[in-house]
Amino acid sequence: MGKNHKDISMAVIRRLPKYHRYLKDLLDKEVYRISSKELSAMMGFTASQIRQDLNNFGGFGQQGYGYNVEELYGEIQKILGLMASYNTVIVGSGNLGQAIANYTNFQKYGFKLMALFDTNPKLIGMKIRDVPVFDIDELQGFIDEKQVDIGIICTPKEFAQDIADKLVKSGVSAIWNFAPIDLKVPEDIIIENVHLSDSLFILSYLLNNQE
Ligand SMILES: NC(=O)c1ccc[n+]([C@@H]2O[C@H](COP(=O)([O-])OP(=O)(O)OC[C@H]3O[C@@H](n4cnc5c(N)ncnc54)[C@H](O)[C@@H]3O)[C@@H](O)[C@H]2O)c1
Repeated sequence: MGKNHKDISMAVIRRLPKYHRYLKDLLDKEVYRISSKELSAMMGFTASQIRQDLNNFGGFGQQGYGYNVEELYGEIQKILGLMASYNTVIVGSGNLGQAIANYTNFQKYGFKLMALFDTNPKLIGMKIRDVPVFDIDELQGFIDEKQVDIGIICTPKEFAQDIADKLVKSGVSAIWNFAPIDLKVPEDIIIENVHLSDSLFILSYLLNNQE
């Protein structure tokens, strides 16, 4: 038996999307069984790390057999909450907001984009992949009516805290924030920041500090 999900460390959880991705690739290639050594060679984690990580999720590994890819993939999907479905909205319908709206893969994992919002009259009334762009003034009523779970912030950083406050007040449970600012939200609101420039600057550091 695996651990209670609440007892699994965040460090392990942060590695799960990578397992999920590799296991999905294996299933697509019709590979149904894999050893921790083979997974290790593919993923760049040590075999012992993989065994430790996956031991959190019950008896999917068997001595001499390896892992049942399908079962493990299913369990990781469950733990990541990817069996559920979520209503989402994007606030800020510029370059990034539209790029996210146009990326159809999120929908496959249950993230349904219900609407985009903006202040720019040129964007309001448009549709991005059949999803309407509404005036920001309609945000609260819309979230309330459609039971939106996740707000995605793609506005310039100056407006991001105000948008976060509005999203929280309207009743979203989680915020996916792309603005380069650390937002303050109540403790019961889940927030995940994607600071693309942080990642780019690490790349720059590594580029400039090569052996
Ligand atoms: N585009 C990228 O690749 C990228 C990369 C890293 C970070 N970001 C961050 O993502 C955010 C969006 O970037 P972008 O390139 O899409 O900018 P953008 O200027 O193309 O789009 C921002 C949109 O937000 C709208 N907006 C402004 N104030 C608003 C408000 N109060 N309510 C609703 N909408 C409002 C604007 O009208 C505009 O359409 C920025 O914070 C940026 O720093 C973007």
